[in-house]
Formats: sequence, structure tokens, C-alpha cells
Amino acid sequence: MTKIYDISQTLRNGLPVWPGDTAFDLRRTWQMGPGVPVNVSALTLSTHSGSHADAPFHYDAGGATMEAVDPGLYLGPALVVDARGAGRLITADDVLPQLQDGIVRVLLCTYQHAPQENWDAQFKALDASLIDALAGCGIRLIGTDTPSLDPQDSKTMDAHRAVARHRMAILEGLVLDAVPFGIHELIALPLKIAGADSSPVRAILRSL
Ligand SMILES: N[C@@H](CC(=O)c1ccccc1NC=O)C(=O)O
Ligand SMILES: [Zn+2]
Ligand SMILES: [Zn+2]
Repeated sequence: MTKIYDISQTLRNGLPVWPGDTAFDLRRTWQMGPGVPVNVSALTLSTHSGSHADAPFHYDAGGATMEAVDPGLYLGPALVVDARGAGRLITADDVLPQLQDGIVRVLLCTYQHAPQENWDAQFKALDASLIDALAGCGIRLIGTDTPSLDPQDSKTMDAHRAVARHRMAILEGLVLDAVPFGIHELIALPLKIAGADSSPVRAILRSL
């Protein structure tokens, strides 16, 4: 039996967002009732809400925006790695021993329980040399259960810049609590939004 793991945060009013960023707001614009046959809503949200894919344009002024990113990057076998024992900067030593041959997508689990009710400013980030090492091993997509690859106070975005150099793809804000470590099929397509620096995704892992 194939097992499906929903690794997405629930988008909802009150969702914790990056400090200072736009709050998530779903507002009913038509309410079903006499003479109104349907419910319809309007959404206001940051492109980096919940589980999302960063487009290169987020961290590279000349980078591609979301509609131009190859959707195939977000579909296919992915290795879920245990990074819970790492320090504030996850290094190659934490991850490389767990890599497996032929894998091009790696998802880092840094939390026992990813916080979904509150914002954790102390989340684990990735050392840029880890990105270089993963690229050297053929990795094309890096996912994490934290809000960013770089620390919240970073102004240099070293990990994102390393990703840009290697033309890799990024998923952030995943929920990997319930997923066994190992290889599963990833399905996490970003919306085809012209000009967007990022998009929310419905991220799923399916047992292989
Ligand atoms: N780099 C973060 C997001 C980020 O930096 C951010 C997201 C929303 C509003 C402001 C942000 N950064 C401001 O310096 C990310 O990778 O999603
Ligand atoms: Zn992001
Ligand atoms: Zn990012």
C-alpha cells in the first residue's frame, strides 16, 4: 500500500510568518445565502507563506521568476535526512554520511516537531559549504523544515547564494515530523505565478 505523508503547513489566518512580512488573510467576498449561490474568497499572503518554493529571483536579482522554473525539480524521489543533531549551522558532516547514490533531492529534518503555532527565530540554517558539497554530489533540490536556508538575521544569504551558483531549487517550511528517514517520492509543485519570487506549495511525500 502506498502511504501518503502530507508535509505541508496548513495555510490559515494566524499562520506564523517571517517577522515583518504580510499576514495570511483569507476573506470571504461572496457569502452563500438568499440570492448568492456560492462562497468565494480573496487571499492576501506573502509568497513565502508556510511550505513554499523560493524562485531564484528571491536571492538573485537576475534570477528566474516562478513561472519560468522547471516543475520537474519538485517531482521525484527525495531523501529525507536526519539533521536534528546538528548545531545552528548544519554542515556537510551532518548530512553527507546519510546520502545515497542516485539521489538528486534532499530534505533536511531539523525538528522533532516543526513549530506550526509559533515562530522559532532560532531555527537551524545551512552552512554554505554544505550546499557546495551537496551540489558536488549531484543534488539539485534542497528542502528544509525551517523558514529559510540562512539564519533569520543574515544579510549575506550565503546558503541561498551558494544555491544560486549551483542552480539548485529550494523548498522551505516543510513539516517532516511524521516521515520516516529514507527515500520517498516528492510532489511539491509551485504555482505558475508570473514575476513571483516564491510560491506556496502543497508538499506531499509518497512511499516508493
Ligand atoms: N530568505 C527567507 C525569507 C526572507 O528573507 C524574507 C521573507 C519575507 C519577508 C522578508 C524576508 N527577508 C527580509 O530581509 C526565505 O528564504 O524564505
Ligand atoms: Zn522562502
Ligand atoms: Zn529561502
